[in-house]
Amino acid sequence: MNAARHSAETVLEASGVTMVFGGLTALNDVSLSLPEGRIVGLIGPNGAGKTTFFNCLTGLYTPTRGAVRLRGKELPHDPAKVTTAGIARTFQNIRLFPNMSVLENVLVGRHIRMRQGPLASLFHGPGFRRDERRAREKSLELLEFVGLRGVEDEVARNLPYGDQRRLEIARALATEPDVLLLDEPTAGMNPQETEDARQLIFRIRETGISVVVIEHDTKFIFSLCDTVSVLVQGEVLVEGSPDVVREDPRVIEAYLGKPREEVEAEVAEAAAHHGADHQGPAAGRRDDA
Ligand SMILES: Nc1ncnc2c1ncn2[C@@H]1O[C@H](COP(=O)(O)OP(=O)(O)OP(=O)(O)O)[C@@H](O)[C@H]1O
Repeated sequence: MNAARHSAETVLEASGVTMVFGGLTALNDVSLSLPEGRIVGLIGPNGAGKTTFFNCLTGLYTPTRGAVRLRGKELPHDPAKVTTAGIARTFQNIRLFPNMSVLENVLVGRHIRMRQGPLASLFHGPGFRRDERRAREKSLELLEFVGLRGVEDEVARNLPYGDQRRLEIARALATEPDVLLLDEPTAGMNPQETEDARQLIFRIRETGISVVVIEHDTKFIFSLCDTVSVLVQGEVLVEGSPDVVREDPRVIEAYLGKPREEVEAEVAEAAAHHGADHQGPAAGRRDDA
């Protein structure tokens, strides 16, 4: 993994990313800047364009307009080359090799950093064996790091759901990224697993890796991220520190589909009714008694 570096430098920069599918503009002029060693959150309602944005960052989609740069260098529209350049990701729907062992899943990620070419592996020369041994050691270290040491020989599909998510992170880390993109890393997790995931992401940042996280769980995002961008209908609505974003009335409106004042009035009204309801049945029961 990378040593921690100066935190002010921008490591990943997306500028003016627009993605049009047929008649649908999924992203419109979206820009995002990820400073080195920071965690940036990307939130927004369903269909806002979050995963499409990740797909543009990782070369899976070629944006209709705009560019993505890693340390100032424009990234190719080729997922394998983007991974080699230093961006790793996990997916909303876990994409492990279910019938391979836990260790083998991590080794797959490690493969892109192995120096020996296919001929060496054919002849299993000393260079190949040395590389294999290092890859195995490194993968076991990563399993230790994510808290999965001891289950390396299990078949991946037999792991509990939360552990499968951690394994996906270990595989992504095996590619030695500068930037890690996590698409809903806590989906389906219980509160303890969610807290463990939060701590794991903090530890990943401590190693110098910069992180972008998509999540629906805003409580998780606000307690994790250095800055948060809110995407609504393919556009960045608000960006800033968690405190600023959390309090922005436009964010509340975007999430609940109504102005903040209306939401507050409804909450007050519901509370008043709740009080009245409490009195009603209780009085009724007294009458019945
Ligand atoms: N390959 C595609 N072809 C056509 N439309 C697409 C494609 N991928 C995404 N879209 C559309 O783009 C819009 C944004 O979808 P996207 O999955 O990026 O949203 P999201 O914010 O990740 O949503 P969710 O939170 O539900 O995962 C949606 O209207 C979706 O239907």
